[in-house]
Amino acid sequence: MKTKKGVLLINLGTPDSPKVADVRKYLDEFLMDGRVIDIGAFQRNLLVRGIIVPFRSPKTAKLYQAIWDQKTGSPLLHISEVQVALLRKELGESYQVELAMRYQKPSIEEALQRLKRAMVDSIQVIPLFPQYASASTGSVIEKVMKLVAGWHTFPRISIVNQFYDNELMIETFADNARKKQVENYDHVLFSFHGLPVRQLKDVDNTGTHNCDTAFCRTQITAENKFCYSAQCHETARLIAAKLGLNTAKYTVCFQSRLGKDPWVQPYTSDTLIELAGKGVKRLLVLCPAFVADCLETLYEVTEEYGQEFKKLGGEHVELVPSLNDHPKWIEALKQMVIAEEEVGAALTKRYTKKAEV
Ligand SMILES: C=CC1=C(C)c2cc3[nH]c(cc4nc(cc5[nH]c(cc1n2)c(C)c5CCC(=O)O)C(CCC(=O)O)=C4C)c(C)c3C=C
Ligand SMILES: [Fe+2]
Ligand SMILES: [Fe+2]
Repeated sequence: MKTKKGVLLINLGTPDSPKVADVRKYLDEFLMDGRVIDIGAFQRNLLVRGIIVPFRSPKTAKLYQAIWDQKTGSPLLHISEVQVALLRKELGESYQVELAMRYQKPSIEEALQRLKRAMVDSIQVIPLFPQYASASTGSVIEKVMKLVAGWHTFPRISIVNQFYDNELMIETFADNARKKQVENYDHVLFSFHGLPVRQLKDVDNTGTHNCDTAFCRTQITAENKFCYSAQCHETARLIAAKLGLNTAKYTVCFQSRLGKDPWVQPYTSDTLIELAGKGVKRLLVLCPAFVADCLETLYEVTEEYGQEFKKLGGEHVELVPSLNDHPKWIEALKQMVIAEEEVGAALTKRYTKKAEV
C-alpha cells in the first residue's frame, strides 16, 4: 500500500497586492486576531478598525510597493514558495508538502483540505517562526486546531512549536553573516521582531512572568523556556558563538514597535542612537525572527534603520540575508520532518506490537 505523509509549512502572511485596499484587508485580518492585539474584543475593534487600519494601510501600502517585485510579488510569499519547492524535492514522493499563510493566501483551510483529500497518514505542521510567541506560533496552532476540530477521521497530527536553537538554522544564519565578512563591521545587531511586554506575562502560565527576574537576557531555564525574549537572546548567543563574537561586539534588540504600550526592550531605534553615540560606523544586522526576507528586513532594516543610522553619524547598515533558499536551511526543515516522522513511526510500531501480544 502506497501511503503519503503530509507536511504543512505556515508563515505569517502578506497582502495579495501592494494596493491600499489589499493591504487594508490583510492588516484587518492580522490585527483583529486576538493573539496579535490582545485586548478586549470591543476595544480591539475600535482600535484596529477605527484607528490603526485606516491610518496605517496607506503608509504600509507604500512600504509594500517599495519591496514588491514586478514578476514575483511579495518577497515573503515568493521565498516561502521557493522553500516549499526545495523541501518537496528533498523529501520525495512519499511526502505531500503544502504552504499556507496565517493571514490571507494561500489559506490554511485550503492546504488542510488538500492534505485531507490526499488521505495522508500524518500531518506535520511547522509554523515558520523560530522563537515561540502567542502572536505568531500560538495563533497558527490555534487556527489549525480550530480548522481540524470537526474532522471525522484524524491522521496523526504533530506541531513544531519552536526551533530557536536548531543547529542547522543557527549555522545558516552564521554562514550568511560570514559571507558578508562580519570582521569588516564595528558591531553586529541581532534585531528581532518586537512584542508588547504584556504578551510575555503568561509564558510560564502564572500571568506574572518578568524577564528581569527570570534572567531571560542571559540564559534559558525551565522557568523561561517558552519566553519569546529568552529564546531570541538564546538564538543570538548561539549565532554569535558560531561567529566568534564576544558580548561587547553584538547587541540584541527588538524592532517594529506599534502603539504606546511598552514592548520588549531595547528598541532597535534606541540601540542605533546608543551605538552611533559610541562611534560605531559600520553595522551588520541579522534578523533571526524571520526565516525569509520580508517587509521587516527589506524595508525596515535596510531603508528605515539605514537612513536613521546615517543621520546619527553612522556610515553603513548592512542586512544579512535571511535563511531563504540556503541548502542548510532546507536540510534543517527536512531533518525536522524526518525526526518527527521517526517518533511517530516508533510510537505506531510499539502500539502495533503491543496489540499483537
Ligand atoms: C500588535 C502588532 C504586532 C505584533 C504583536 C506582531 C508580532 C509578530 N509579527 C511577526 C512577523 C511579521 N510581522 C510582519 C509585519 C507586521 N507586523 C505588524 C504588527 C505586529 N506583529 C504589522 C502592523 C505588520 C505590517 C507592516 C507594518 O504595517 O508595519 C511581517 C512582514 C510580512 C510581509 O509581508 O513581509 C512578519 C514576517 C512575528 C514573528 C511576530 C511575533 C513574534
Ligand atoms: Fe509583525
Ligand atoms: Fe522572559
